[in-house]
Amino acid sequence: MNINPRRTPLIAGNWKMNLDHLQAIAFVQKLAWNLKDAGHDFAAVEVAVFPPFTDLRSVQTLVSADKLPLAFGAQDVSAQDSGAYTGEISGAFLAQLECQYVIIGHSERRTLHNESDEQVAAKVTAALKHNLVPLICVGESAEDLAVHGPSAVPVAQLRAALAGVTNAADIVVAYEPVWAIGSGQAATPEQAEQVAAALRGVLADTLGQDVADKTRILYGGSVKSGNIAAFMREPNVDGALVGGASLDIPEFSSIVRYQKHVDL
Ligand SMILES: O=C(CO)COP(=O)(O)O
Repeated sequence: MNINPRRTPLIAGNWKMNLDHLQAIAFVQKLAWNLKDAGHDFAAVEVAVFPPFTDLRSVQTLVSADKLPLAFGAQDVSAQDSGAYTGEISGAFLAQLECQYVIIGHSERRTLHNESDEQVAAKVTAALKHNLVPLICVGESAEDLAVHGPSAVPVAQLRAALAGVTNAADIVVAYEPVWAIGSGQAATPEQAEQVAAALRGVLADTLGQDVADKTRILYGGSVKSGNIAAFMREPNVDGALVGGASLDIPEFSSIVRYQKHVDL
């Protein structure tokens, strides 16, 4: 079992465009109860949810009022702080809603909204400016995989995303091969480990060995309760960024409690 005292495992649920603010309240309450009833140690494995923007205030109010041991964050952030940017969401506003994390550079932003490496880098800088932990997503397409192998594109994407970062207080990286997202065809743990190790090398080159050693690198792309334990056995994989399965409370709870699947 991969237990690195400097890197608390993180299981994150990216809800994407699902659950309105009322559904979010019920979901978060049930998820917290489910995990508490199962005796989950939230200090041993951190749990974070990433609702749509419209749900964040409701999630914040519930988490705060009930002192739920769940982290939460947004699925994107503007590179700007304020002004004439219709539809954008400022990192300052997310910080006011007590968001701890923000997903940046998800492949659905890169492909569906033509988000460039430069835009991703600017968003990372904005997140850090507002004391949000950027969860930087990188991953190759099926074409990239065929031509360049698994690591080349994620490594280049992470290097570009960190262009404006000097001494990151805390970042998280998520390796999400585009071809594995929503396909039911996850990467192998060996591939995830290969790429995660290469990404940790980029962190060491760019931000120093200390940051590299403490930065959590997640795998995402068709993570399920049946495959999470194998990913978590890999030394450079520190958690998962879960999409579809994060919307099913028993399934997501089982993913969070992956250690029960593993012979410690
Ligand atoms: O995009 C993802 C998480 O950000 C992964 O989605 P799936 O878990 O549905 O493949």
